Amino acid sequence: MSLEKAKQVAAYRAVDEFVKSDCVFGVGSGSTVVYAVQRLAERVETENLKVICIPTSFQAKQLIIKHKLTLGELETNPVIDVTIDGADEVDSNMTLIKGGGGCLLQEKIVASCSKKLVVIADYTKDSQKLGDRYKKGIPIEVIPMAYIPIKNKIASLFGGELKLRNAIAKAGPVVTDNGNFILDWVFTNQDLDWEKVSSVIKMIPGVVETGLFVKMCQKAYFGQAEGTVVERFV
Ligand SMILES: O=C(CO)[C@H](O)[C@H](O)COP(=O)(O)O
Repeated sequence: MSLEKAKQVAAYRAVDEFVKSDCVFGVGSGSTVVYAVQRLAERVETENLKVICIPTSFQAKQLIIKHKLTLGELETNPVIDVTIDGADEVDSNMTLIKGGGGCLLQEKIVASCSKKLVVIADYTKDSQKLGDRYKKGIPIEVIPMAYIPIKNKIASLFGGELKLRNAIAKAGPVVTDNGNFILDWVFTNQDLDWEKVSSVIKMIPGVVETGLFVKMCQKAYFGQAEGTVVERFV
């Protein structure tokens, strides 16, 4: 079974277990979420569910529009019942690395407004300690003018290496949906207190958000190679 199938089974299971009629639903970003929105659209059609969808990125908004789902926003729906989102890595404490797709800021805002954050992922994202599986580092969204001082400060505080994320089909850096840059922090110490680290990094002027999601996620679904789904919860 392919990795895509593993993403799909996790996404379908999460949507089937968490989405109910008359709910406000946070739509995460990334390739696994595509399957969640597909499943949601099927259920809205067949079961006539009433669901308002709050996007976490430009991509999520486009998915909502494409599937003719009801688009909402935090101004009118500041409380979300459940958000289903992908992750780059989930450790044994349910601490997440997010932002591999560059959408961490809006993802964290929407997650923080959600009664529940549910992660959907394939088996390659399931790890004991952050850094065991995901080697690209922790994404940190920063104001462009400050990227060099921020890079130097994080390296001197916690070690490791920070790389400005470069675009693929554009010369120069990735620019986020919010007009910022992303530094990917390849850390060397896997035993850091991630809650503390995230707060310290956020205090550096120019840092907008970190891709560390600590004590935010209640449940994770990992699609397996053979088509089953492993669940983890707190
Ligand atoms: O955090 C994210 C985007 O900012 C994604 O949820 C994360 O990168 C996982 O994506 P995928 O489902 O494509 O593996």
